[in-house]
Amino acid sequence: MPEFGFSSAPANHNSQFFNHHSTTKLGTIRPTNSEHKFKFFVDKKSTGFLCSKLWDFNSGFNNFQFFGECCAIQSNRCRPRSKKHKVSCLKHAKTLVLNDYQPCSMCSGFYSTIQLGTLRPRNSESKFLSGGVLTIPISNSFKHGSGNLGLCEVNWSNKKFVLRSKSVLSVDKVVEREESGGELGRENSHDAIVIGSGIGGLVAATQLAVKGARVLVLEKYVIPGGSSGYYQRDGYTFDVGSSVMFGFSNKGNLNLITQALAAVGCEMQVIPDPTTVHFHLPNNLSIQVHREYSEFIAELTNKFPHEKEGILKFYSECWKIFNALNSLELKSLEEPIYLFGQFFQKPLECLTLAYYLPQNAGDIARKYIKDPQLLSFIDAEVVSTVNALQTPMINASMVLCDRHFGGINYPVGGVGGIAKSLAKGLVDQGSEIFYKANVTSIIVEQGKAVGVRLSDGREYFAKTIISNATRWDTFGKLLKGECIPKEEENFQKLYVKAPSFLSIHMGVKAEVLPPDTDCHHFVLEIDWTRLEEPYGSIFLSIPTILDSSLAPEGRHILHIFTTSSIEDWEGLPRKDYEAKKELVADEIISRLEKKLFPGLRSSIVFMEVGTPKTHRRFLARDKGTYGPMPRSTPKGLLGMPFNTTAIDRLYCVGDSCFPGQGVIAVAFSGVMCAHRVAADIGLEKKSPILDAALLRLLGWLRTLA
Ligand SMILES: NC(=O)c1ccc[n+]([C@@H]2O[C@H](COP(=O)([O-])OP(=O)(O)OC[C@H]3O[C@@H](n4cnc5c(N)ncnc54)[C@H](O)[C@@H]3O)[C@@H](O)[C@H]2O)c1
Ligand SMILES: CC(C)=CCC/C(C)=C/C=C/C(C)=C/C=C/C(C)=C/C=C/C=C(C)/C=C/C=C(C)/C=C/C=C(\C)CCC=C(C)C
Repeated sequence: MPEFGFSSAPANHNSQFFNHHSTTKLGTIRPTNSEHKFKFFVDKKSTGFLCSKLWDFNSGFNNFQFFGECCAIQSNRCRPRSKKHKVSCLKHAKTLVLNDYQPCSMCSGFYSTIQLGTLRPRNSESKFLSGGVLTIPISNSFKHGSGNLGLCEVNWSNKKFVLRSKSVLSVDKVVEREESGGELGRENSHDAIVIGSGIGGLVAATQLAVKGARVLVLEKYVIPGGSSGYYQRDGYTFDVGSSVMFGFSNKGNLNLITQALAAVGCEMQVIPDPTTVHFHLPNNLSIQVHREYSEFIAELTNKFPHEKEGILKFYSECWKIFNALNSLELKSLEEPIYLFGQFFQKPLECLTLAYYLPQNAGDIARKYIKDPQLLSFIDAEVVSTVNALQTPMINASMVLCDRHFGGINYPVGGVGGIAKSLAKGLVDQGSEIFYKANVTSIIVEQGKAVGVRLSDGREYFAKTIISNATRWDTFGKLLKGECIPKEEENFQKLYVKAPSFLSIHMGVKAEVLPPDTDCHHFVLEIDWTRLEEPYGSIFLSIPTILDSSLAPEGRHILHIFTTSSIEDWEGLPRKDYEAKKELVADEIISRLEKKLFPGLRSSIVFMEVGTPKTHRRFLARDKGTYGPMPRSTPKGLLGMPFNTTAIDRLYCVGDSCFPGQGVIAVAFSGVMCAHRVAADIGLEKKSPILDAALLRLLGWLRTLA
């Protein structure tokens, strides 16, 4: 047995690595200036092992450059330090295998290949996106062992070499290294595999883990979060998507984000937003949704005095639903012991919810309100991709009341911290998350989902499989060779993919924002008919109003998005695609300049435009869709599927499940999913007879939608 030893060195101490032939020094782990950064030096003088001189995990396992001659891999925010460091990037190469790697004489014989996995060059020769699997064939003498490398933990065996961050906040990734695409045997299988680490997937995973399940989350990208992830550029921390956080207070039962974090021992500092959204609407109508309900109602009735009574009645009805929801313990509506228990304990509240389940907000608003402009405002207010007539009343009530009950709160450090904390919490519970793990198929045997296969050939098996990919991706792409079940056909009849969106992330000079600018804005300045049209409504968040640490000093972040369809962007030659991005962004900037911030254009110091193609690629969502939207007028939430599917042991979670789009909504779907799965694998009470009856009843109810 070779002799191994890593001193479990804290940051700034040396870590040593020994084998029986000689001593190989793995060098010093030096965290650089933030928790996210550290350097890992490997001493070239050693007799073997890695001949990489430097790994710099600056922005995750994101950006690699390879320096052939000096045997070093360096990620330095994609910027070569000098010309000699620059390597030409294999454009569009799917896998970058550094076969031309020149091992130094000390290293030869130990390995000849370093594979950086799926590397895709970004937009310049010196940039790569994402490292993926780093395969380092290991000398035969290295059989088994483990150790600590400062912020890293290393485990190796014959087949596997795993470098894993000890803290998700330090390094946002787990890198699997295998000699030959090894397979985790079925005897090692998990209780659940979760495909995708969006908030839906992470909440399902963490809730299961705290119930005692062993969970493996497989994420295609290099960090967790999906639409609720983040990225960093030039000193800015940008939220990928979500910036308006519902369910993040310390009050009541509906603060599902707070509860999900607390379940795994995490708490995030939040900053209360005094104005949820500032609406800038046609006819110069400007409405601020104040955190205080009474202030909001005063503002609205001031603008629409003739509708005072209707306003009070409509919002009171929303509160009735919100209060009923808030009184329940939220778990799986597909689990009869819980559901009947709630009916028994809170009959009035449950009947209230059952009554509103098939209703839409627009119809109820029209019972009380006649002014078309006010009705259009309510359409905009429900912040979904459709108008209030197509928005379930239960969902609208959540959005319209939680903003006053718990308020909208922004997490210090950015929205990405939520997913990072959940992922850390998951690992702390003894479960696992692998990044750059692209699931390409769900393995079904005798009608049961039993495992998944990754694009690199690895296979993992578990008692249950939970897909956080959209239902279109799950049933259209991941279940190969399976007929689409009738239930899914029905779902696709009732719901279509909402368009995707165009996003602009900007850094601007702080002076351009007038004092007292609000954090979130909705802009539809000219024509109400453009509300649901592509590029019609503009959503704008300025998170640096609340948390200035997200941008360099004297700068603000503007995160702008508007709906856009992928069809608009497909088939364009690169040059035209880039030109179109510029054109569309330019038009949006002009609108914002005119309406809100004169001089905006000249104050821009950083700008990146994402299109539906960007969202398809990074979020792995079919057509980059924002989520499901009803094909016509739905019967409230009646047609929305829950978490079980027609395939035994396969569950779905996320926004194509009940109750739909929205971060808090997918968090609820995660809670429900974890409860149903836990019952099915024996971690919660279950009654097979009642299960069968309830699932049949729910299936029948969906046919009425
Ligand atoms: N409030 C806002 O401003 C805002 C903005 C954007 C999105 N959102 C919300 O976020 C919600 C989405 O959350 P979600 O949890 O449903 O999903 P998600 O899309 O955020 O996350 C899904 C995750 O699964 C991963 N994935 C997909 N296919 C995979 C595969 N085959 N293998 C491995 N990983 C795979 C993706 O990379 C992604 O990380 C949307 O409903 C939307 O409403 C909100
Ligand atoms: C089952 C049967 C038969 C019966 C029974 C009865 C009962 C008991 C029932 C119950 C129910 C329940 C519990 C339900 C629940 C629900 C929930 C929780 C829901 C939630 C929802 C939420 C939502 C929807 C949310 C959403 C959100 C959103 C969408 C957001 C968005 C945002 C945005 C767009 C942003 C904006 C921005 C700017 C402006 C800048």
